[in-house]
Amino acid sequence: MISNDANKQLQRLASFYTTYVLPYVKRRSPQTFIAAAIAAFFSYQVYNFVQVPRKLRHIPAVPFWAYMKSALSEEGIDLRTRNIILPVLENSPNGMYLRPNRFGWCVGVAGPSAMKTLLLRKDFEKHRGIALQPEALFSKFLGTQNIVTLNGSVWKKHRMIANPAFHRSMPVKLFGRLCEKMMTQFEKEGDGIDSVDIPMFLQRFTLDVIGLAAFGYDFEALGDPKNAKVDTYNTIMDGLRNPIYFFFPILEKRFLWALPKRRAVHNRMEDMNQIFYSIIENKRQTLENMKGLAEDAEKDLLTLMLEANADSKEAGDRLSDSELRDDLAIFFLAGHDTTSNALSFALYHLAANPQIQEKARKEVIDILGDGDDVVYPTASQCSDMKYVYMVMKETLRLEPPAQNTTLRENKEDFELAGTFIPKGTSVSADIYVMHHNPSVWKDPEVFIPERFAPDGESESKAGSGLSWVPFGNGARQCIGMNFSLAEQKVLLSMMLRKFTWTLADNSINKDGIVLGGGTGIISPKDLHLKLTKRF
Ligand code: HEM
Repeated sequence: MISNDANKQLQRLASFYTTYVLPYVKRRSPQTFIAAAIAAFFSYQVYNFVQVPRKLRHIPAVPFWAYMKSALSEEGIDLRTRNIILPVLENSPNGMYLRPNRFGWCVGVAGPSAMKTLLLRKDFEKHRGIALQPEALFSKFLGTQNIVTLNGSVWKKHRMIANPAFHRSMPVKLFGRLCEKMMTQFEKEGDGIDSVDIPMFLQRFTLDVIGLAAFGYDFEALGDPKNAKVDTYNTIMDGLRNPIYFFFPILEKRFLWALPKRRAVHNRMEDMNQIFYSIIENKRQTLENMKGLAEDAEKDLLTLMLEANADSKEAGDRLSDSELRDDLAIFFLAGHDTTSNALSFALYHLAANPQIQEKARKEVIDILGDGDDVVYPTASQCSDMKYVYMVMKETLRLEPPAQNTTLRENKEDFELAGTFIPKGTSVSADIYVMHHNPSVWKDPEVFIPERFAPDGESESKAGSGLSWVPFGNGARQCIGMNFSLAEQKVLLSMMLRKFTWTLADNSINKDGIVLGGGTGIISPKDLHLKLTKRF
């Protein structure tokens, strides 16, 4: 049975075809007939895509066309949330709603209690999406055997091998060295420190960090941003951000032959794979030559993973080269854009709130001392930066770089915070939406680091579920969280010690941060800052 509404639409579609399309194509050539058949096929696909499945109609849904128009345009998730999603959430007592996704309609979770159940219980597994769409650029880049999308014992194997690498002391010296390099670069490029293109520099900084700290591989993005390695990487990243292919993977599956620009991006995957496999091979060689000579603290993540791999007693517990390659791709994707955007947003909020910037600077100077020398903070000094950490947490609340987690799927019918979720539904933890949900956070649009002080608003919510999840939570929580937090603390403290800053003259962000479009990762649009040296 289909609903009256859906039935009417179906009848209208059928009558349009019999009245207009069929008589027309009967008078035309076979090519016209084929074109009409393709059009009919697509109309049917669109029809199926637009309709909310009957089994999900008890959950409030966003209006399809308004949502898609926003998602496919340059509009940021802030406008989509405010204008389209939050009005729907007003009719949802537990913060759950429906929105379109590349696999059809999915349940978005934006309430603390449902979030806790979704992320902590084992009833929801990662969606098999990536394995279902091997032709997509996304799947070609990440591979189908990576730590983020796998489930069960195979995921455990990946996590066991990667865990030791992420649970040792963080390479803060390397973060400091690259931050110093970035700060000297400000003066050499563009308009100097009067108008610094912050996201562009931070992208280069975090790419060099992830390359060197994770794999001992130097992209040289800070020194030479136009080199071939950076170009290959950036071409693929730009391709991954295109929302058209995100929502319509069928274009890559069936029509890549007719899309020369997209095909050219796909072809660059060969260069990217060459980079990945040469990283693994070189690392193996170096390990062989250095046997036992390197100190643990000096080792990068890949070295530690290769060692853990070699130490695994059972062959079945080890990762193959192609599994290692897929994890490498994830570390790049998950560890580069996310941290660079988190830092851009933190610098923006400090520019927009000079008193908070001053308070954070005072804390840093109390810990690191003051002067025109360059100081790299140690790990223990980083842990003393309580207020800077509150600034970072509030930034991650307002602009969590990952808008949502990867999709989950329930293997059996399930009741999530009182809402029935039929077996096989796609479910997403909608981090951004929950962090801006006024029934979860008071004055959610206002930047207030004190929310994260002891006894602050955040602590008072502990009993009601999970209301702050920029890194996810539970067994699948971000493995790189501490790595990223240390990287952020080093950069923010070094910037605070060396400069004061405001928004650049004529900034488009004077009335609030403007977000870029696209799906997945949240980024700022055209963020330039005016820096002033303190000495
Ligand atoms: C501000 C920075 C970062 C943010 C906001 C972030 C966010 C997230 C989120 C939300 C998840 C959970 C995904 C899910 O449940 O589906 C996740 C998982 C993951 N992240 Fe991050 N991440 C960041 C930095 C990093 C870094 C630096 C790395 C590695 C170098 C990394 C590697 C991973 C990996 C491997 C997973 C999958 C873990 C698993 O499933 O076992 N992330 N991240």
